[in-house]
Amino acid sequence: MLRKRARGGVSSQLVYGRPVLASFFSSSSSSSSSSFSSSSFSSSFSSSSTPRNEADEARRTFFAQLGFGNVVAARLQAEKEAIKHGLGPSGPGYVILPRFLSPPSPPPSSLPDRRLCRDMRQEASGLFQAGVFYPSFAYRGDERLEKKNVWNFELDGHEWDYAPSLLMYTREILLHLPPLLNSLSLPLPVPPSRPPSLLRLSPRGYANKIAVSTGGGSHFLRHTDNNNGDSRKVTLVYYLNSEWPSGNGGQLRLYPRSGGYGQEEGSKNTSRGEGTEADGGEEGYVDVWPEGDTLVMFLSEELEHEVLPNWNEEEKDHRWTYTLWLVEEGGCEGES
Ligand SMILES: O=C(O)CCC(=O)C(=O)O
Ligand SMILES: [Fe+2]
Repeated sequence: MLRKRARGGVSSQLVYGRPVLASFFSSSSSSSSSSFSSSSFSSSFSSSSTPRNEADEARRTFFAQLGFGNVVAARLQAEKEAIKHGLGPSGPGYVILPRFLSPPSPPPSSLPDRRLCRDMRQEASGLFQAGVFYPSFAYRGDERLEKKNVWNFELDGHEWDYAPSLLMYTREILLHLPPLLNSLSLPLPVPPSRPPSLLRLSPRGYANKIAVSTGGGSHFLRHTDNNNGDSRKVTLVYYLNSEWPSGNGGQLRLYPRSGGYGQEEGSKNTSRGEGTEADGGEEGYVDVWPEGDTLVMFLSEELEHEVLPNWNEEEKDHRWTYTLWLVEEGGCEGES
């Protein structure tokens, strides 16, 4: 059910940095467990009493033929080593996967490129136009600061009529990524006084946020996503923009842990910096352009990052993201 929120109002659900954790599989309706297999997902489309237009029909056919799930599963499997290095103890704490849901190079110009990403963006922008987004906040201690020109919305997992692609993406990530990360036996940072422990992610719990920045210098100050010991362990920022007009800012700036720069070198949408006085001296960083269909995965507790001010005022150039946070096993309410 779509919850309408007044713009300018305060969300009772997710506010920046303090998400309500959801459980994708258990928080869904009673019919949900069966509707989470791809075949019954497509049949739930056709058996629904809601009238379907051509776009819905085309989307349904597209999912049935192409299989969102296969794309996510195959890509994650192909990137296993890069993920292991990026999030592992000697890696930088992040991994960048451009063209996450698309073939490595763009198709001939007559074919639509980054189609899954564009579907997700369309759904996000439909929700925004429906007025359900709310202003984003940052916290400094207990002080709540409204972020300029940044709006959020949290999916609760029931929005199949409004956001099928976003939910399908969520479902597939949850099906495939926690088991893959758990299989890598990645060590968690623990104080020396505590015994070493490994990253163990829940296959069900997660938090999510659709965010749009509407220009005017909107930005995110340098932070880690989880510095107050909640259960979020891995952040996945997926960019929903199409092209990103350069020169207008909006880069995600990552401050790698010691251990090198990982596999992003040579990637077209990243650039490296040496750091300046203002950035804290000698420190290096990596800038990622928020180009559509790029997935950035990083350790929520460790990886410092910021978003530089962006000035893309035009609606078509607004800065869109869909973020998922994977949580530790047992970290989700109601989970055994
Ligand atoms: O939009 C981005 O690139 C990152 C946003 C971010 O850091 C956050 O939502 O915590
Ligand atoms: Fe963040």
